[in-house]
Amino acid sequence: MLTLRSAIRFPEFSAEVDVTAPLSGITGLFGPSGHGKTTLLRLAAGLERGMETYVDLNGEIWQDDAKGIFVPPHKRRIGFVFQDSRLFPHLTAGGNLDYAARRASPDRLAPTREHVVDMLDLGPLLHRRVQDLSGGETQRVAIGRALVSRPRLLLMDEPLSALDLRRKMEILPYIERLRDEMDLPVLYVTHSIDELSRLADHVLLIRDGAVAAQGPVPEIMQRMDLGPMMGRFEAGVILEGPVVSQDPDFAMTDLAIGKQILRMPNIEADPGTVVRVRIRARDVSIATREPAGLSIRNALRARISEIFVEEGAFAEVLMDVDGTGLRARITRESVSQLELKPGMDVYALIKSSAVDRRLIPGGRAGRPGTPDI
Ligand SMILES: Nc1ncnc2c1ncn2[C@@H]1O[C@H](COP(=O)(O)OP(=O)(O)OP(=O)(O)O)[C@@H](O)[C@H]1O
Repeated sequence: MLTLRSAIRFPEFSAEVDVTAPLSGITGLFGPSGHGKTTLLRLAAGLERGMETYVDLNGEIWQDDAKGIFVPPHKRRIGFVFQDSRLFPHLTAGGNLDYAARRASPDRLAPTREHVVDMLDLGPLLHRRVQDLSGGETQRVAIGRALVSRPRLLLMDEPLSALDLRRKMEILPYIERLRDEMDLPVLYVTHSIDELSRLADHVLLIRDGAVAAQGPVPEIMQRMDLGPMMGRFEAGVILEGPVVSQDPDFAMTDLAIGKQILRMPNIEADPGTVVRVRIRARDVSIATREPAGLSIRNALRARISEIFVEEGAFAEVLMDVDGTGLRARITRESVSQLELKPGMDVYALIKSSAVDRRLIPGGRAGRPGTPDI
């Protein structure tokens, strides 16, 4: 566990921070701009002083301003990856790694430089000058450099936000590998629900410098009350289920969601592999009777658990599909005309093409280089 308490006092921003984050896998820090996410990372790293701060990692106190305890940043053994890589421009990619390796924690044996180079496919880049690397390659080297220093905690502050979509897609599988192969807790700041749903195990929703909610990603994404924070248009849920079968003729894959089947474009995963998919509320519609003659492949039996009527034209309907929550964003007019009510049995219609195809086989990543399906 990482415990962090502080009284942030900037001229234009103040907040009482009291955060306890689990230290396993990737913990996403998600929230609107200017609400203190970066400041939380800086507090953890020891880069902010004099704000009545208390930080401990698994009971080891790094900072307790009340008692005058302060472990300096370099002794905390933290790796930092920023939005801009901050690589040393006068060194090659390999030179940047060597620099970090020389400062690696002597009391930690892993990961080795070779492991990092292999995991991030850095071999072909090692002799290249930093300025000759693409944006995605630069970030891969920056991640490598942070890992080679053998940190106990990795802080990533919007590491992909400066990249275009294609480069983001190239680098995401590497971050998934990092999560799966390294026994290293990561705090990951992002504005992107895509990144959150694909990478994070746990999420802290940050609002006004404080944790407005936290929990496993699928659970938080189902919570209707958090809709405004997650962004209505982006609202959705994460479903997890095993691959049941593949249909190579039509390039489709069947996933089990409870006792039902979700049919989606082909995922390269063996039957039994648990995968995670994101379904946006705006891609789900509702029928009160079992539909026929529709091109939509997925009509899951569902029971309405909650209807949240917004101002304006829309409403959000939360449904239960065999114990899993699913959200639909439909018009208020539809709610009224179909006389939708909590407790009602309906069919949730999901277009196969709408199922977010960036997913995590086994709740875990595929190998980098696998096409983005
Ligand atoms: N050193 C500083 N001095 C004064 N104000 C600061 C300082 N650092 C941050 N702030 C202010 O504190 C607030 C929170 O900033 P912070 O960068 O932590 O937010 P954020 O949630 O990470 O934002 P974004 O998502 O846009 O990066 C902002 O209003 C910012 O201007």
